[in-house]
Amino acid sequence: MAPYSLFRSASRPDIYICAGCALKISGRTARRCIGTKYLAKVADAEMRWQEQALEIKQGKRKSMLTILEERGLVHAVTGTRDEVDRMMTERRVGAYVGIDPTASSLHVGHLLPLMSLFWMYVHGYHTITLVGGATSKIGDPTDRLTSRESIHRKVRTQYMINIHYQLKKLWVNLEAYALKYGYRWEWAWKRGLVNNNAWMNKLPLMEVLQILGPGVRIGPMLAKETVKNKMQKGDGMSFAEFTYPLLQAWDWWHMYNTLGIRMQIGGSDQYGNITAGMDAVKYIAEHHPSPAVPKKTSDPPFGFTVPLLTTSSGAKFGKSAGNAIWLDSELTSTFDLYGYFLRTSDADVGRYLKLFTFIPLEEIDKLVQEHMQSPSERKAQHRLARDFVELVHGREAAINAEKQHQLVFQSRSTSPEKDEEGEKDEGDKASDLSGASALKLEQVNVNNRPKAQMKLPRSLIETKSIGKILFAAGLAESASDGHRLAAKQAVYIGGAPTKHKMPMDDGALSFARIKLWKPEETKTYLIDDNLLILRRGKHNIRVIEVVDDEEYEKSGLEYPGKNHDDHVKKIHEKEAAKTQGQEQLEKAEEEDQEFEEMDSEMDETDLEESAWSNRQHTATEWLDLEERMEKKEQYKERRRRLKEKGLGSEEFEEDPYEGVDPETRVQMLQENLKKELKEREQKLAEKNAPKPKFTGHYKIPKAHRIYKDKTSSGRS
Ligand SMILES: Nc1ncnc2c1ncn2[C@@H]1O[C@H](COP(=O)(O)OP(=O)(O)OP(=O)(O)O)[C@@H](O)[C@H]1O
Ligand SMILES: N[C@@H](Cc1ccc(O)cc1)C(=O)O
Repeated sequence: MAPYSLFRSASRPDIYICAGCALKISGRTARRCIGTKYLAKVADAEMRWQEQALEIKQGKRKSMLTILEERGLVHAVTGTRDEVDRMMTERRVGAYVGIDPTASSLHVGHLLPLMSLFWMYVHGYHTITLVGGATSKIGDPTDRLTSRESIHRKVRTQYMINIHYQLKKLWVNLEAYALKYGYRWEWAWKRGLVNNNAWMNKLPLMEVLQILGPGVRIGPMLAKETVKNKMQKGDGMSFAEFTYPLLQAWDWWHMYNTLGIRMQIGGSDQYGNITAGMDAVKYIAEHHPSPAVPKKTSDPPFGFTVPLLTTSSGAKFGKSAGNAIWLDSELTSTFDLYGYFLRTSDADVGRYLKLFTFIPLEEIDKLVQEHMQSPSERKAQHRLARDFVELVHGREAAINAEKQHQLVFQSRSTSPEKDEEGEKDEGDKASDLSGASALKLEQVNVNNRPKAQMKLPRSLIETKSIGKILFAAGLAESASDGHRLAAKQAVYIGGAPTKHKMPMDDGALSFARIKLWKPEETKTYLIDDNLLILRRGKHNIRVIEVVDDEEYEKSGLEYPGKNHDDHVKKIHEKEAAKTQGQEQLEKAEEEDQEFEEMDSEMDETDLEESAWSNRQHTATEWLDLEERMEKKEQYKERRRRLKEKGLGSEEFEEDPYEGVDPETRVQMLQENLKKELKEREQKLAEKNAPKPKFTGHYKIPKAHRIYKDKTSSGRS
């Protein structure tokens, strides 16, 4: 019972007031109160339960066990059926389902024991889902020939968190889903989520050996099929694996004792563990050394198993079998989950509707009848898929998944396309979507178009081969397999490119066969420039949102072949950098040489001749010089940048005109030249050398010849 907190009275410190019923309680030791309101509610709920039990006994109502049996959820009960029926009818018993977090997600198979628990919850029972944080460290050896591979602690924690939150989500969705079928939450319904780490991690071995140990007989344990098979046909059995059923039994005992959990539900493979647990609980209850624990089990533990969900070949659907359909939308998209149920065979659809939905039996019968009249519509399968996705991922996700499927698989009436290479998906074989492959979609727009189910980077779609894209989309086993499929035209692409190879708009969507085309062809099929639809077979569809490379990188997503692409990209980048660097270096060296030549030409210029040229040079010539200075400036800048990158090596001389604009620089240069000229003239005068007479036949220095060519006036 849930006790209420007490508040100390403001006026009387020795009096406490109950937060639940406002009862005044005196005494310093009082800290909690089971309020009268609460007690009244309990009594009321109990009275209603007894009334209900009477109605069941009188045949006016179906018992819980009958409801579960009618839905096909009971495979085997412990003890006799009637005894279990009576216990479930007379008492609002507590029941639990345990799941070991040995994978990152729940799968469709888990829904079977969980559905039984959900049914019990909406009928007022106390229900617990247990995450086997502790038991997963050992791993249940049931029905296995080889031991489970040990999972790294970090990974196991991740799995545990995922499963915990998935179960939470399931419980929340369940309440909304149940309400749709008229099961409104009542105060007495109770649900809980526990983790056996909570009690196992601090459990002393001595306590288990002392309390449970004497009651466990080795003989029957060794005689168990799982133990015999693993020892004789498998890889042997460790002590830890051998004790697994005892750990599971301890869970039950712990919850029996603390939460009043009398029932355990599991898949049919769990029958042995459940009966071993029952024996253990009974034994401990009767022999527990503590006087606080009841010496007799007036409320004996019991349980039942649900049928195993199997593949058409009879293999259990699950983690170990490697064929799981996950409840995590990252692993199995809502679209694919819907698709999985949509492909349910006609023979199974009625059974699955009973197992996985809350749809009333009469309605299921009607649905199945309607389906039989027009099987191609797959009305029953759509309803099954929709309800399942709604329960697992919520109503909105179910509506979207349904809409996407209707869009993609709408007009099934046109002539069937020959399936490529005669290949069909697993699900295709089971289903009868005959003639469903023309897949013509009309008036798809941004609002009603299928939601993107995966993301791929733009550079991949726009520059890589179609084989690589098919591989990246998970439609081919490798890039070369993708090429092979494209060469055979065995895969499809949504839409058709516009005439001018511009991205198409999303006005209409149909499927075209992919050919072994050039990389740039693929982008012409982009819808609204960011959506690409690829299909292999009837059902293996990929709705790809094309995102910018940067966004893709940031998202941390991966696609098959990405590592290889990244590797190649890095090599290319390195090579490009090298080539670019080399080119720049070579160019710089060339320019370097050119400037050296120019500089030396300039140096060669005799100042005396400059004296003449100073007089003779036209403005145009100076502009030419300005151009050359500018070029030199650019060259120096480039060298500086290269040097920063570690490519250049030589130091530059300090530029006396650093930071000066070209025009001023030219003026300064002119002045300097004039100054130098004057100095030189002075020097010459000092030498008393006779002044050279201008004869008109002066040799034009090399550096100045270029001016001549460029000037109209020339120097003649
Ligand atoms: N395909 C299935 N059909 C019915 N019940 C299932 C199915 N798969 C799992 N269960 C049940 O779900 C509960 C939790 O199973 P758990 O995750 O611990 O193991 P598992 O999925 O069977 O994994 P593994 O395949 O690794 O043994 C068990 O009661 C188990 O019997
Ligand atoms: N042994 C169960 C999981 C489980 C774990 C702990 C329990 O208390 C109950 C069930 C399985 O592997 O399917």
